[in-house]
Formats: sequence, structure tokens, C-alpha cells
Amino acid sequence: MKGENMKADVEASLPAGQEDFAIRCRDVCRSFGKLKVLSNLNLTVPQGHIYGLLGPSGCGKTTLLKCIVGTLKISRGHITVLGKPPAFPGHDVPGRMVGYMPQELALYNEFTISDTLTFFGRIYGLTGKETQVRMDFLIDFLDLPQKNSLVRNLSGGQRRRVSLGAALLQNPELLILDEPTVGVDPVLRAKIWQHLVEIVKTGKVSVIITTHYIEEARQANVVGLMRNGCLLAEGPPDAVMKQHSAITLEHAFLQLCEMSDQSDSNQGSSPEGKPSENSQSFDRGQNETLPFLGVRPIAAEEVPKYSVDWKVRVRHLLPKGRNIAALMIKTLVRMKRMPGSLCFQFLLPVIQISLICLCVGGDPKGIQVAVVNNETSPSAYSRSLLSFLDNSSVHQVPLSHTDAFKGSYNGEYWGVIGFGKNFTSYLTKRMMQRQVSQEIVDGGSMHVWLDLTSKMQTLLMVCSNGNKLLLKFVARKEGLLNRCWVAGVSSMETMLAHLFSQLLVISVQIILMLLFILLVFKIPNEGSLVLVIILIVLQGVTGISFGLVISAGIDDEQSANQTALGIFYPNLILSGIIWPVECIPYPLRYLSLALPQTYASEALRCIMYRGWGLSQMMVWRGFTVTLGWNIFFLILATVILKLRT
Ligand SMILES: Nc1ncnc2c1ncn2[C@@H]1O[C@H](COP(=O)(O)OP(=O)(O)OP(=O)(O)O)[C@@H](O)[C@H]1O
Repeated sequence: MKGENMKADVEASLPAGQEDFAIRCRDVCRSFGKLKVLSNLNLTVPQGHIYGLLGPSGCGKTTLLKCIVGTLKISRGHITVLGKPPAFPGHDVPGRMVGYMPQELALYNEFTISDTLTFFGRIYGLTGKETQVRMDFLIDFLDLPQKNSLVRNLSGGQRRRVSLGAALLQNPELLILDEPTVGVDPVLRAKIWQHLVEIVKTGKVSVIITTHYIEEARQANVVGLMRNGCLLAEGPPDAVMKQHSAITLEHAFLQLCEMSDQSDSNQGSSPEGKPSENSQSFDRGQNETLPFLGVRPIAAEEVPKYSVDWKVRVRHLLPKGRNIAALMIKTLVRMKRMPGSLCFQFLLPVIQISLICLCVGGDPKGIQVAVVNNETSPSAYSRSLLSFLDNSSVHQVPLSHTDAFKGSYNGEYWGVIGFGKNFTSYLTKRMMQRQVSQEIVDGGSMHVWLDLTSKMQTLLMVCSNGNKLLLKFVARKEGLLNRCWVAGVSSMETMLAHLFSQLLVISVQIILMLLFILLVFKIPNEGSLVLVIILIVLQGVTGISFGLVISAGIDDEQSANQTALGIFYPNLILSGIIWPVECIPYPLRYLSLALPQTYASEALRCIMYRGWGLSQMMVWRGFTVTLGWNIFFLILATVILKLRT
């Protein structure tokens, strides 16, 4: 009911005449840096038609399709898709009105065919039964293997057909297919075209399709011939061929390219901001017996103005529970399909914490120390003192003064302990007399020389436990992200779904980690366990949201990993987890205090060792700073994702 209202809102504001066109592009420009990929492109896909978009590799077809579905923003011009600009509030493009098959596969390899179609069915809001009916039809129609076959085990052609199936699933009003017939055998290719011809017959479905097989586009109602980011011609295939007295579309296209080259060399390239003069276009509403008309720039007043109700705008901004649930189920299914990786993910913090508890912070064992004892008497005090040293920690090696220092210098001994030959009598004098000479003080002292080249480090173990959950990030799989976006998933929903599913994972990690810390290694906790858990979960969220920022900003997985690691280690050192913040030089100390984990580590120490609660400033400050960082990272990741789509 709500959906119908929303649709009514959109339809009510459709400008007159717009419903005749499924897609209308006017003076569309798009550049990547200095590379101008689309330049003043005009294209019209009539409602209920198949539009074959043809052109050489690199001419900008995929870029144009991405602009049409709204995953790429245009630099200039105007696009209308099913009556509204793409991504207009309340419009179902992107959404269930459009079925998009991108050029890259954009499928989850760990999914079965059934999982894939069910996932998209959930996003499109289909019921389980509707999805099942469509799935059975598509598996039969596209000649797919059994529905429980894993995508990663399918052949290239089969995967493309699954991808096509996902685009056809919800019977969309507009199909945008980027080379759907690559790697498909001629029989199936003919079947796909036959299906497209059938679905447009109702007049309610429109299709735009790119293909490298120019001749197959003769089955389209309209073809557009594209080159260097411009449309050279647009019209019914027969008319295009007739116009150029060509027997094939390919010949017609070749002639158009030659004409375009000649015109370019005669006139130079078209001035920026003006359409190419040799571009020809078919425009319904004009005389259809004359398919080729010079494209005239659309007058400013003809660009429709769109308005939207504030309620529709708010509904458009609010994340949909259905999409978040679909994405979370997707993540859980993928985890289930990778049990080894899931176990490793659960156990990694436990392994790390166990290693820290076992290897760091304990008493040293088996340290070789040279002992130079110049007293020989068995009853000497020096002997009694040495007998008190823990032999499992310090292994005493009796040596002469020269050998002891030589060994220490060579790195054989951690230090030298020395007693003078009158140690016992001088020590007795120091105890009996009120005032003694410096010589007696020196002679009655135990001398220790340490090799300070290997300092022992004391880890603030408990604090580091909470920070093992740092980086959980998703690699930004461009194609999949775009595909989900075209299906109607917003950046915010992607964020929230990732956050929630990762929270499930870190909950298991935290439970395992706390069991180990408290029960196996018996680290004391004087404070509230609930506060400890909340703080560790919040720290986990910091890691996840920071990971989201990285994955939103960096496309390739390796660079994202390197950046995350590059930031992780300086953060570990500067946050007072390994060594107290008080030892950090001043300028760096300010940086340390600004990091998300410094105050949180301190708060965790105060709760666990001092038993403090939220009334203490050092505790609530840790919580507040962590929450602040979480909100900041989540907003930043959403903004980056929004800007990049
Ligand atoms: N994200 C990007 N950043 C920079 N350049 C890009 C980007 N995407 C596309 N291009 C460039 O834009 C041009 C057009 O690319 P596009 O993928 O649209 O071509 P195409 O006509 O679809 O080619 P093909 O038929 O081979 O798929 C190419 O020169 C390509 O290098």
C-alpha cells in the first residue's frame, strides 16, 4: 500500500510526453579526469522497444549504461529513465523497475544459482513463492545447471547466463543488458533474443542491449551506432542499412565511421558543448518515415522540472529493513560456505590473546648472568644473597672479573653481578655503625652491571585484548556493489548490513576471548564484566567502521589491506597498548590522545584492575571517545560511498 502511494506520487508528477520514452539522454557528457568519454550524447529509447547500442570497444557504451542506471554521475546534460532522472527520490530506478546485467559478472562465487536468485528476489521485494516460480522458469529458459550448483563451479558462459537470470528475475519494466550474449552459444543467443522480442511486445517492457555481434542487433527495433562517445546514428536497423545502401548493419556502421573520420579530418573535432554535426537520430514524435534527423539541442524550457513530496524524500533516505536483511543473509550464507575461514576468524583473537598471555609479561626464564664473587668463605653473606635468586629465572655463571665483562660485552651474559672480597665484613660494619666511609659503602654493596641493549618490554596485556578486534573490512567489490545499488540497495543499507553481520562475528570472538582471559589465563577483573564487554564491542565497531572507510575509499583489495596494516601498527604503538603513553615524547603524545584506542585502553584498565565504574571520568571518557569515533567513521564511510557512486 505504501509502495503504491509512493508510485502514485512519482507518477502524478510525470511531465507530459515523458511516458513515451523509456530512456532519454540529452547532451550527456562524462569524463574521467581529462579523458572525455561521453560527449554531448543524445539517445532515445522508445517505450516497448529493444534498443541495440553498438560501437567499438572503448567508445563509451558501458559508461553510458552506468550513467543511465545512476551508478555514474554525468558531468553535464540530462537523463530521464522511465519518466524521472535516475536515483530521483521515490523513483524505482535504481530499484525493481530496472533489471541490470553489468559487463563484469558481479556474482558471489560462494553462492549457488538458487542463492543468487533468492538474494536478488529479496532485494526486489519478491515473495519466496514468486522467486521460486521465476527461478524455475529462468533455469529452464537459460538452460542452467541444477539450482544448487555453486557459481564458482560454473563455466564462463553459464555464469553469464546466471547474471542474465538475475537481471530478468523481477520482470522489470526496463532491461539494461551489457553484452549478455558474450560466451553464449548461437542457439541460446537466438533464444535470448526471441525472449527479448516477446517481452517487449506487451509495450510495457523496454530493453537496451550492447553487443559486439553487430548482426544480431538487426532483431532490435532501434539501433544506436556509437563512436568516440557520440552517437553517429540512431534508427531502425533496416532504415540504417537502407540509408547507407548497405546489405548488413556492419557495412552501414563501417560507412558511418568512414564518414565520421572524413568529417573530423575536414572540420576538426566538434567544438565543446555542441553536438557532433554528423550525428543522426531517430526521435519518435518526429516523422517516423524519416529515421535520421540531425540532433537538435533540447531547448532549456524542454528540460522537465521534477518535484517530490517531502514524505517521499524522507522514505527514500530511510534504510529499508528488507534490504539490510537480504544483505545480512547473504553475508551469513557466504560465511557458511567458507567454514575454514569462519573458524579462523573466530579463533584468531583467541590465538592472539593466548600468545600474548603466554609470551608477554611473564617472568624471564633461563637468563645467563655472570657472577664475580671475590669472597671465598662458604659462610660469606654474598653466597647467602646469591642463593636467594630464583635459579629458574637467573642462571648464575661464576667467572673472573675479566671473563665476566668480556662475556657480557660479547652478548653471552645479560649482566654481571659483583661482590668485593670484603663484602661480608663491610656489610656488617654498615649495619653496626652509624657512619661509615664511602669505601665501606662500596665494598659492602652488591654491584650489578646490565646489558641495556635488550630492554624487556612489559605489555599492558589486558588493554591489548580489547583491541585485537581492530580491522574488519570489506574489500570493495566494485561490480557487485554497483549491481546491488542498481537493484535498489543504498550505501547506508550496505553499511548497516555489514556492520550488523560483523557484530555477530565479533560477538562470538568476544565470548571466546573472555572465556580464555578470565577462565584459562585467570586475568583478574575487579570491575563490571558488562562494561568490559560493551567497551570491547564498541572497539570492535571502531575497527569495522574504520575498515568501511578504507574499503569505501580504496578500490583494490591489496592496497586496502596494505593501508589497513600500515595504520594498524602505528596505532598500536601510539595508543599506549604496548608501552605507556607517558613515555611517548610530547608532540606524539597529543597525537596518541587523539587516537580511538588510547582513552579506551585506559578505561578498560581502570575497570578491570581498579574496579571503577562509569561515574569515574577515566572510564566514561573511554566510552565517549570510542562512540564519537564510531559515529565519525560511519558517517565518513557513507559520504565516501555516496560521492563515489
Ligand atoms: N573508472 C574509469 N576510470 C577511468 N577511465 C575509465 C573508467 N571507466 C571507463 N574508462 C574509460 O572510458 C572509455 C570507455 O570505456 P567503456 O567501458 O565505457 O567502453 P565500452 O564501449 O563499453 O567498451 P567495451 O565494448 O570494450 O566494453 C575507455 O577508454 C575506458 O578506459
